[in-house]
Amino acid sequence: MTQTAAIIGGGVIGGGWAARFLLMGWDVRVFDPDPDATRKIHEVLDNARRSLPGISDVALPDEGRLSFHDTMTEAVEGAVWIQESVPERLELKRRVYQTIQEHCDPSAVIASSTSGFKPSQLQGCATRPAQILVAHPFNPVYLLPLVELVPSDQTPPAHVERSKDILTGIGMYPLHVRAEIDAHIADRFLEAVWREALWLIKDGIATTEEIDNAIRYGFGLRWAQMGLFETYRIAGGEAGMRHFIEQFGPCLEWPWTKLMDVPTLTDDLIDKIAGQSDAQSGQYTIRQLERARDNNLVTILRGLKGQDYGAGALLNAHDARLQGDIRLPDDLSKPIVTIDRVVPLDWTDYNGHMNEAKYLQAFGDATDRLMWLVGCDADYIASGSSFFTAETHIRHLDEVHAGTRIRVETQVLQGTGKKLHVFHRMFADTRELATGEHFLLHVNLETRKACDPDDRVAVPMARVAAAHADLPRPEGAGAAVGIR
Ligand SMILES: NC(=O)C1=CN([C@@H]2O[C@H](COP(=O)(O)OP(=O)(O)OC[C@H]3O[C@@H](n4cnc5c(N)ncnc54)[C@H](O)[C@@H]3O)[C@@H](O)[C@H]2O)C=CC1
Ligand SMILES: C[N+](C)(C)CC(=O)CC(=O)[O-]
Repeated sequence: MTQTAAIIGGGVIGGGWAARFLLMGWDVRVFDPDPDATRKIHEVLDNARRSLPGISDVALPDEGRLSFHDTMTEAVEGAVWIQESVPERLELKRRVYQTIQEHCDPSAVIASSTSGFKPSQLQGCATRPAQILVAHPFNPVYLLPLVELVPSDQTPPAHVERSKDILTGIGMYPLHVRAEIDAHIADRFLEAVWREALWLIKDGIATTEEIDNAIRYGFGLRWAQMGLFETYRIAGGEAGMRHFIEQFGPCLEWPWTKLMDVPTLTDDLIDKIAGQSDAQSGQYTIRQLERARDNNLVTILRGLKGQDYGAGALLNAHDARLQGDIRLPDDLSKPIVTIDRVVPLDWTDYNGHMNEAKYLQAFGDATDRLMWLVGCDADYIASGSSFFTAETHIRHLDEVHAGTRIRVETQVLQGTGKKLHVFHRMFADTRELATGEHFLLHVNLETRKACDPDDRVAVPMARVAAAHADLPRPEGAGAAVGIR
């Protein structure tokens, strides 16, 4: 059954939560008194629809239903997850929980997006304090997996575990912060970096752009994939972390930081920062900057998926959960669906549509899936045999854009002995986009020579080929390149 999330406060962060829940198949109810909230949420949703589904290599669940409500009461009734993202004012948040708890299900999770308050502060005058915890996300919530999950000592462990399960289910990484502190874990770092940056600007050492360059051309790239400690372990050379500390430990005593000394945000300093920021990025609208950010994040995250590392490994695990068991369908009287996914942002090119190289990637992925289905899986390959592609012919029939859901249907034209001849047809709904015809040879991975597969592959491959032999030969099969 579809579950319901209530989003209380639909600004930058509430909008991001609404988009993530919705695109992961939840129904979403929003309450926000701002008359502009509906427009703003739809704009965040547009960004999310264009970026999030393509991160996944499998289709996401069908989008849930989005509704806007005039009262908090109506929004929270029956909701399983209630995410509060109202402005960062303690008395406002506490008032909001009082109204929520009058009307919500006592078993619902009430989670706050607060950047800095501790859960025990939020629980202050609540009717059922144990129900409230912190789930602090990162902007854009629909793309970044991290959510700091902070319970207080009043929060039952079962409530924490259930919250973790729900957040994992919507593709997030719940980082359980075991002891509550102001600003949790990540905002402590951000605050430290922010303070140093303010000093560098105030003292005229660097501009906003130079500071951003110092991050994005260097350590920001390292942090995105290995974080701080794994990075510094490597920086210690073969002797690792101990040598790193030996070498750089003394800096702690040197004047390398002004952290404890906070610069006052005077009008002059604010003008200086805002002026430099305008000079750096004022030629772009916030929506343009959001899109650039999302394109970059999608590209980085998809790269990390390829390495199965850090956030990429998390996304792969989420895909595997969405995918479920991979097995041959019982009904082999029609072509097999080998790909069902959305075209990611980084698959498009200067012509504004899917680049030709990515058709081969999609068809290659479809072939990999077929190989897997007929028994040529990781274990089989590890045992010393696989398939190599010997010939490929792709026909482009219609264009397709980022964000479109595509499906590849695969017909086996021949599957006997060492020969596997497949014909893939790519569709967007009923529109045929491309075909890919591929001839593969089964090989011994030691000799690198063609050989017959053993029964683990030979039997299922022959079964599919026999069933597909009754299908009409697809239009375009065996075609050569020609001008119509
Ligand atoms: N902006 C950021 O980068 C991040 C913010 N947060 C946290 O998320 C929370 C919200 O921050 P933003 O989304 O940035 O603020 P925002 O100002 O963009 O949105 C707040 C929304 O709450 C609405 N609101 C005000 N009173 C309300 C009420 N009584 N009931 C329902 N809605 C109400 C406002 O109309 C507004 O749309 C804060 O606790 C903040 O610390 C967390 C992570 C990052
Ligand atoms: C600036 N901030 C404290 C609101 C930042 C966050 O809370 C997290 C983020 O998205 O950077």
